[in-house]
Amino acid sequence: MCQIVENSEAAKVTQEAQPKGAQSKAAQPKGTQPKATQLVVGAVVVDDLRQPTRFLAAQRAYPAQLRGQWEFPGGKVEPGEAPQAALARELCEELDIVAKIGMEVIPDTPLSAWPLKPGLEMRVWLVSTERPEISPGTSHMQVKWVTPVQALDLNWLAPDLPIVRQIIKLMGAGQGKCAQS
Ligand SMILES: Nc1nc2c([nH]c(=O)n2[C@H]2C[C@H](O)[C@@H](COP(=O)(O)OP(=O)(O)OP(=O)(O)O)O2)c(=O)[nH]1
Repeated sequence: MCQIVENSEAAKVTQEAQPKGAQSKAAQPKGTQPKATQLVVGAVVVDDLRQPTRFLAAQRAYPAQLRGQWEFPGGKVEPGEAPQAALARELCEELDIVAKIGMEVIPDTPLSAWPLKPGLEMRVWLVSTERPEISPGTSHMQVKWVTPVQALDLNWLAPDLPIVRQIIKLMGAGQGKCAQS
């Protein structure tokens, strides 16, 4: 059973990030306000936070239309939940790992999150874990450590492709378009 570890830097960002990304549960009369964007958080679990050479790709088990495609482990932020807390929770639930959260991987565009589809966007962080042997659990058919070249051979969820390219750029350059947590 994993547990959630928060370092002070992560906690700092968590506090800052909450108003930006988390959904508000404030009751609003139906039809009077635009629908809030649902935030998804994803993890690029890397072999080394400072000098990543490989990262973890996860093959979705469900729903049927997404089954077999590759993604970053993670999931939806719950109402009132801080994004990084949500990420740690999802990694604990899905992969039974304790996450050490590093830099955020952000788009080159002015967008603050990666668009997935209308009403859905994702924030992504580099993450490390003490335990490299990671089992897929029930959310994923399999997980595997990939180099940038190997990552390009996988059938990723379409919205993830720009994120994969950004990570590959980051790995190639030894630094990238990241925001310090
Ligand atoms: N986790 C994850 N979801 C992604 C990625 N790329 C992408 O388009 N998505 C989409 C798929 C889903 O429509 C949505 C995330 O849903 P999810 O099923 O992972 O969320 P969850 O674990 O909280 O599950 P649930 O409570 O809705 O069942 O975002 C990705 O890399 N990781």
